[in-house]
Amino acid sequence: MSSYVYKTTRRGVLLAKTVSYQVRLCSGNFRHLEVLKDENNVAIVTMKRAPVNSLNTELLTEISSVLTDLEETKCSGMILTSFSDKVFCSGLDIYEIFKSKPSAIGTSFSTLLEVFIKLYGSTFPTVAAITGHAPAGGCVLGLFCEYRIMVQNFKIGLNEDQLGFNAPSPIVKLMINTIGHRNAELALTSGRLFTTSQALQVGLVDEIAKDRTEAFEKADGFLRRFEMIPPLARNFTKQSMRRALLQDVTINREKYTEGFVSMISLHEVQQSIAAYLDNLKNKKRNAH
Ligand SMILES: CC/C=C\C/C=C\C/C=C\CC/C=C/CC(=O)SCCNC(=O)CCNC(=O)[C@H](O)C(C)(C)COP(=O)(O)OP(=O)(O)OC[C@H]1O[C@@H](n2cnc3c(N)ncnc32)[C@H](O)[C@@H]1OP(=O)(O)O
Repeated sequence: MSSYVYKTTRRGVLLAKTVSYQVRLCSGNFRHLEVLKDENNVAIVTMKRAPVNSLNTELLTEISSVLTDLEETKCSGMILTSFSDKVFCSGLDIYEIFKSKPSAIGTSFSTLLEVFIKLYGSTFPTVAAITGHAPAGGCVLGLFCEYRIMVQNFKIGLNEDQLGFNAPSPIVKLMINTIGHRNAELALTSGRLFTTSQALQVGLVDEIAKDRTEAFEKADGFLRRFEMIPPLARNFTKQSMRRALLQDVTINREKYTEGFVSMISLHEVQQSIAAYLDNLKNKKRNAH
């Protein structure tokens, strides 16, 4: 069933090794992910698409396939993280949605929705160890998890409006569910990126960590909370709280995909993305 190998070890050791990166613990068929499992069947899924973990269809497909495997192997918890100490995930791969054929944009977005359905609706507890910046789709990926621990002094938020397009309605609902209507409206309309401490204040993240090691310790602490809770009861409660959004996205996946593709393909939006990319390049040039 699994096409890749999990390294089994004590969780403490596993976390320590993962944090220090002295040892490569897992081999497998993934290009952009590393998946480790400990003896308690907790998985650490590390995105490693350098330089900034931008979400192209390939990375999204790999995440989706890991999630299927974790369900099938009755995983007892998952920590989602990044190889980088600077960027958790930079959002959708802008180059993949810029000037691409509508079918390619549609595939990418539809795969993101597939990841949402599997991650947001997973039977096992999920926590994001956000070790760096998490703009746009990076924030979205964190929001799909149940709990977010973020390393200090980075930025997180839904800045889609800055790129010239709006966040689709399920994302708006997810943001409202997380930080409340007022905060969500103010944040989304301005495409606001929050610092780690601002994010904690509004509830966009649940805990702050001083570094990667502490983020992992806290993530582990979150998962340990459920050791004494019957998984079936926990899962029923989780599903009942998430059902409305899950059903909406499952039923309307095609409609949301078509809407996203039409919006991204608009000439004005492509112009905004081009300007945004120029800005990004200028920022980099000026920094050197
Ligand atoms: C309930 C929900 C249900 C259903 C809905 C489901 C889905 C939701 C649908 C939609 C919502 C999600 C949509 C999201 C849209 C997006 O995500 S668009 C992407 C937006 N991303 C950004 O705005 C981030 C842009 N990047 C940055 O700000 C910085 O790069 C970053 C802070 C991440 C890192 O800064 P730094 O370390 O200084 O690195 P550089 O800026 O120098 O970048 C390094 C190279 O990486 C390239 N790059 C950066 N970001 C991206 C990206 N997103 N895609 C592709 N490439 C990227 C950058 O160009 C540099 O490349 P170079 O070295 O110049 O070749």
